[in-house]
Amino acid sequence: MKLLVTGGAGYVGSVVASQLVEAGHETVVLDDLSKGHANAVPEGALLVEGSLLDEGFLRETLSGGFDGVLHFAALSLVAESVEQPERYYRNNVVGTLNLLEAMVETGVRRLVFSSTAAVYGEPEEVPIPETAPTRPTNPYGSSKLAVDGLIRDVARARGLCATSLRYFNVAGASGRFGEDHEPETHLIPIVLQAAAGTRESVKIFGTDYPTRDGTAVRDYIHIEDLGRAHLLALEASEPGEHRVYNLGNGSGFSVLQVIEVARKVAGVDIRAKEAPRRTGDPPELVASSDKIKTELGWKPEKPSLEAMISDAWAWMQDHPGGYE
Ligand SMILES: NC(=O)c1ccc[n+]([C@@H]2O[C@H](COP(=O)([O-])OP(=O)(O)OC[C@H]3O[C@@H](n4cnc5c(N)ncnc54)[C@H](O)[C@@H]3O)[C@@H](O)[C@H]2O)c1
Ligand SMILES: O=c1ccn([C@@H]2O[C@H](COP(=O)(O)OP(=O)(O)O[C@H]3O[C@H](CO)[C@@H](O)[C@H](O)[C@H]3O)[C@@H](O)[C@H]2O)c(=O)[nH]1
Repeated sequence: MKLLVTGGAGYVGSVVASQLVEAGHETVVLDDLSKGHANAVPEGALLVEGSLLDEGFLRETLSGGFDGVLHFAALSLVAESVEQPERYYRNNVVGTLNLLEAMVETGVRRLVFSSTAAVYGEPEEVPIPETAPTRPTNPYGSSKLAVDGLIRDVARARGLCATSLRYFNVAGASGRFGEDHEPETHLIPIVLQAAAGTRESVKIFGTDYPTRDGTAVRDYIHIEDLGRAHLLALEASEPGEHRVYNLGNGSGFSVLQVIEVARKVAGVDIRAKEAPRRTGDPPELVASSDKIKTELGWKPEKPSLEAMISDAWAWMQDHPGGYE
């Protein structure tokens, strides 16, 4: 297939773009490089630089006879979304509306979208099924939930074949592709920066949660396992249909457990300091991924937290300056 990967210069998009190239698909990356890195675009994929907010550019890019779009491009920092909600809705919601309109105009039918566990907010039950109530606790999650609804409605009206994948916490690295965010807010890279000595210590946000050790619990999924789900999702849905799948391992690890495993993997001590809870953080987010397992035959091949942290650590050792 000929596929457009929006946000393919970012962490998840670059890994999926490389998996698509490897599977023999003609792959074009669209990215404005606001957060991503030109040299994270895999060999064999073409980079076109521009924004989802530029409608003319989108139409022109999509008019090249594409079979589908994998849509990763978004702003995704929770705290920033609280400070700048307008910017998040514009980039994530208006950007996706532009993309959908350009797809309809140019006859592109298939779409896979990066949704998030953040649409569920504070869950009533864990593991969280797709049928759980959606009550996001921050503008980032609200913008992603709005996009899920937008895609559902446009798919139905225009006969698109669409899937939203709701990722839980993505972790690890894959070959020459890894996580290089500025600023970095994700727990595992922060813990590993503390192990590498590029950060003095890691703050533990909240030690009084109602969890096994008082720290927050998350479901970490290896980026290669997450990536493979996109290739399955691409061909799953029928015209007019919008499918939604959660993607996680189904087991939760606390912040303290992550730090402990990272100490073991890196073989050094990691300084950790207790800090207040981060606003909007739920105590526990663990996925039920039964639906994608049953319907698409997906299953995680690298479920161990140690494997994820080892891969992230190896990537960091090989790329001390990230992609620069
Ligand atoms: N990393 C996670 O743990 C996680 C979890 C749940 C959901 N997600 C979602 O997955 C997707 C990818 O996440 P990531 O961690 O790779 O993020 P990332 O920031 O590394 O990648 C996003 C890419 O999109 C590009 N981009 C942003 N706005 C754009 C625009 N208007 N036009 C063109 N390009 C634009 C950025 O330059 C960047 O390269 C996002 O949609 C995110 O919300 C990520
Ligand atoms: O320096 C840090 C960073 C994080 N945490 C904690 O570690 C956990 C994981 O945090 P983080 O890695 O930032 O991930 P989440 O906040 O769980 O959010 C991620 O996972 C969500 C889905 O679960 C996605 O929607 C988001 O885009 C993605 O950032 C949370 O309890 C944080 O409070 C710390 O204690 N110290």
